[in-house]
Amino acid sequence: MAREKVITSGPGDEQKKHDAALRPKLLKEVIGQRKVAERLEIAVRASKKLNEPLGHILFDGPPGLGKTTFATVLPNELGTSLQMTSGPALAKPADLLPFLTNLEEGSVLFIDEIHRMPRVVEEFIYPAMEDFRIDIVLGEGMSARTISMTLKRFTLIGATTRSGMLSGPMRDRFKMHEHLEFYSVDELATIATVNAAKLNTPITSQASLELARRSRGTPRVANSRLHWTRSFAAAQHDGTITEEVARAALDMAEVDRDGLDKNDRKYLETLIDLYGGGPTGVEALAATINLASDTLSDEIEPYLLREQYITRSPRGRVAMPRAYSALGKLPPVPKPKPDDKQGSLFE
Ligand SMILES: Nc1ncnc2c1ncn2[C@@H]1O[C@H](COP(=O)(O)OP(=O)(O)OP(=O)(O)O)[C@@H](O)[C@H]1O
Ligand SMILES: [Mg+2]
Repeated sequence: MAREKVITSGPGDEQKKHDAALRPKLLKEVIGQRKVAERLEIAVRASKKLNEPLGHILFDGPPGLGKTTFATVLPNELGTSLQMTSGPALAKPADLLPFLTNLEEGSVLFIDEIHRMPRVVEEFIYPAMEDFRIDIVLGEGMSARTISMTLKRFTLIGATTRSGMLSGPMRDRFKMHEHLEFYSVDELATIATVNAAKLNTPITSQASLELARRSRGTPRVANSRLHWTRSFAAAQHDGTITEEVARAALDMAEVDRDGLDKNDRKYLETLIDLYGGGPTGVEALAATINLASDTLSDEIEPYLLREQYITRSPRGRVAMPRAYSALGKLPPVPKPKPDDKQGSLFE
């Protein structure tokens, strides 16, 4: 039986409500990702001036960095409608038909987790992306015939946490590829301040910075830390989020001073204590922690890699000195290996 996918920073039902309430509506409200936003602004302006639909766009990057946000902002900017679906919901070509036939001229079709779309659906969508047409096969065997149907000119927006899993032909059919990066502390602090105002919650600038430092470079994490801190401030204090309140709230949520949460620490502890700091494969780690390996590689590892808690080698994941100090441990003294042809620095 497949192991249940535990989402650490991904959206649950409650989180989805929060996401929707706090999601920027226009490009100018999007904080950070300036280069991406500027390129999109130009593409939108061109599309309006040339009276052509926006070229297909692929967004990739770890969860919670704003892929869905950009996909929902663009139709607002273009003044067109948006339809949303996701790769796993499209089991067969017929599942795409209602979306394709509902298209309006210039409207946006957003396919989330597009890397999980089956190959038959992918092949079905190619002519739709290239020539705004689909080929439908009617009948079977000798009497089968293909009819071609013309579609309204539309924009496909795809989002993926795994652009490497997308086939080459699919990737090539997107005109723009935008990779979303982790956010700086200052950008996350702005997000915390803006969203606290949306939630009618007073927050000090020091508190916003504290939340930002402890949000794994991720707006969705910043939002959920803000929600928790807001509840904590209302229940235990007078409702204002000060730096002290933010610290106490995050300590209580077991988010450490670097922003690592329980799953991050579990990961690092397992890698260090059980596997001697690695190298070890992600499957082995996943089995020991009892999380799906996708959860590890999509949600936990990108931040740990970016912040150099771990590194990837051909033989697996390796703990870096920062991982040891995060857990209050001393890194091992490197020992020369007998088969180490390059010799040791200590010889
Ligand atoms: N650039 C941004 N400025 C302000 N808020 C943002 C930004 N990016 C994301 N957010 C906030 O973070 C939340 C999560 O972002 P979003 O749902 O777009 O992430 P995602 O990349 O689609 O994640 P997933 O891979 O899990 O689908 C949004 O609801 C929004 O409130
Ligand atoms: Mg999303």
